[in-house]
Amino acid sequence: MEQEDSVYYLADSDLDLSFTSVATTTDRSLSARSSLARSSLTLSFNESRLSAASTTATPSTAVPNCHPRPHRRHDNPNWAAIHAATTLSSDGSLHLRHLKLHRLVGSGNLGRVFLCRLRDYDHANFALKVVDRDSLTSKKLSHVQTEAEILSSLDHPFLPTLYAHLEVSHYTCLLMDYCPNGDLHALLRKQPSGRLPIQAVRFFVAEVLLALEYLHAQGIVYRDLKPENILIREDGHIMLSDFDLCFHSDISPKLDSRTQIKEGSSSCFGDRRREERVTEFVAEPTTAFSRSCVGTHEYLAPELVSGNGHGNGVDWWAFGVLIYELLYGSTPFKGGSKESTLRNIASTKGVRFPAAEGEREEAGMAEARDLIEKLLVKDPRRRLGCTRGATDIKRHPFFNGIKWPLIRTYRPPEVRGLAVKRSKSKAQLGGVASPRRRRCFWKRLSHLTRIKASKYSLNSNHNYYSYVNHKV
Ligand SMILES: Nc1ncnc2c1ncn2[C@@H]1O[C@H](COP(=O)(O)OP(=O)(O)OP(=O)(O)O)[C@@H](O)[C@H]1O
Repeated sequence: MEQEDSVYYLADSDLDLSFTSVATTTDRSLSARSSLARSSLTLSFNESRLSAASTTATPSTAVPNCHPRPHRRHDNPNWAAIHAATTLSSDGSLHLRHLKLHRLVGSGNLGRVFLCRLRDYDHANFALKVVDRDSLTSKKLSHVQTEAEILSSLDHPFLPTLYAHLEVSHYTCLLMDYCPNGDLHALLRKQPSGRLPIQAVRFFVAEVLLALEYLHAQGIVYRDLKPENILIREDGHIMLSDFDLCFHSDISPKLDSRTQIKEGSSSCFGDRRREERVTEFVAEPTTAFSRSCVGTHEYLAPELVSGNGHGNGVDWWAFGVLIYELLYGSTPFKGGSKESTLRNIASTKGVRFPAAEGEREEAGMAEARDLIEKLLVKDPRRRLGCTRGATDIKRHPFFNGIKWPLIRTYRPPEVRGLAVKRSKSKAQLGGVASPRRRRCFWKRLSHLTRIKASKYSLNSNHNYYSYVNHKV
C-alpha cells in the first residue's frame, strides 16, 4: 500500500508541477521499460492509412470525456467509482482534480504512465497515461491520436477500457485499467530457465489470440505484438496495451461453411466418423494495406522488412514469434545485430528450433512447433490466419481442449514471479453455494429490500442511488 504522503493531488492549474514531481520520485517499483525491453521503430513510407482513425480535433482546454458503456460487465468497480465521482461533479464530468497520482509505473516513447486513484474513492486503481504534446513531433502526435481513438473504441476483457480522455493544457491524459503484475517480458526474465511452461504459454497466447481476433474484427491491425506489450492484470489475465502503431482498414465480415470430420466411438461396424457442415463467423481485414515500416525488429514480418506493403498477416507472424519466444526464451530470427536479425527474417531460411533438452520433452511441444511453423511462413498468402483469421488458429491442435467462451473464467497458471489475486471466480462460474452462504444471501437480500425504499424517498438524485444500490 502506498503512503498517503506520496500521493499527488491534481489541479488543472499546477499540472506541470504535479506530473514533474511524481515523475522525478525514484520509486523502487518503477517498471519503466528496462534496458532489455525492445523498443518499437517507426519508419514511414506512407502515412495515409496510418491515421485513418485520427481525424478529431484536439481541444486545447479541458475536455473531459468519459465513455460509460452500458453493456460492460456490471461488476467492474472502476465504472462504479467513475460513476460516483462524475455524479457528484458539478458538470457531471470527470476532471483531473478528481484524480490523485500515486506513483510513476512506467514510461515509453510517447509518455509516462502513473498509478492513480479517484480522490474520493480509494478502492479502484487506474493507470493514467500522460502525454506532453509539446514535447512530441507531429508524427508522434498522430500516434497519440491513433491510440486515443482506438482505445475509445475497445470493449473486450483482454484489452484496456478507456474510462476517460482528458485534454488539459498541453497534456493528453488517458485513464485506463491498471495492471499491477507487469508484462510478459518481465515475467519471462523472472523464470530461471528464461522460458515459460507450456501450459502457461497456452493460456497467455490463447488470450492474446482472442484480443487480436477482436481487433481484427474491428479492422484494426495491431502491428506491435511482443511480450513487453502484454500486461498482466491483478487477476492474472492479460491486457494488450500500446495501440499507437495500429492502423485501421475496411472489414467485410462473412459466414463461412466448412466440412468437419466428427470422430465417434468405434464399434464392430468400423469407425463412426461422420462429416458435419459447420458455419463459422470470419471477420478478418484481408484487404488491409500499409507501407509504413513499424514494429519491433525481432517481431517484424518479412513483408514489413521488404517494405513492399503489408496487411493483417503481420500480426499472425508476430503471434508465431511470440509463442516461440515464450517457449524458448529468445526470438527465432535473432542475429548478432539488428541488421542481421532483419536479414534472417527476410531470407528464405525457415524457422529452426533448439534441440529438446533431456529425454522427454513437455507434452504439447510438437503441436506448438507445428503451429509456430504454420504462422512463421514467409509468404503471407500461405500463412495460417491470413485468410480466415483467428478462426483457423483456434482450431489448431495446440489449443485442443480450450473452451474459448469460458477462458475469462479460467484460473491463470501458477508461474514463478506472478502474484495473482484470486477472485470469487467460483461464484461467478455458478459454483454451488453452501447452505450457510445461501442463508447469508437471503438475509442480505431482505435487508436490501427494506432499505431500498427509504433511500429512494430520501433523495431524488436517481443516478447516485443506482450507484449506491449497485455497490451494496
Ligand atoms: N495500464 C497499465 N498498467 C500498468 N502499467 C502500465 C500500463 N500501461 C503502461 N504501463 C507501463 O508503462 C510503460 C509505458 O507505457 P506505454 O508502452 O503505453 O507507453 P508508450 O509511450 O506508448 O511506449 P512505447 O515506447 O512502447 O510506445 C509500459 O512499459 C508499462 O510498464
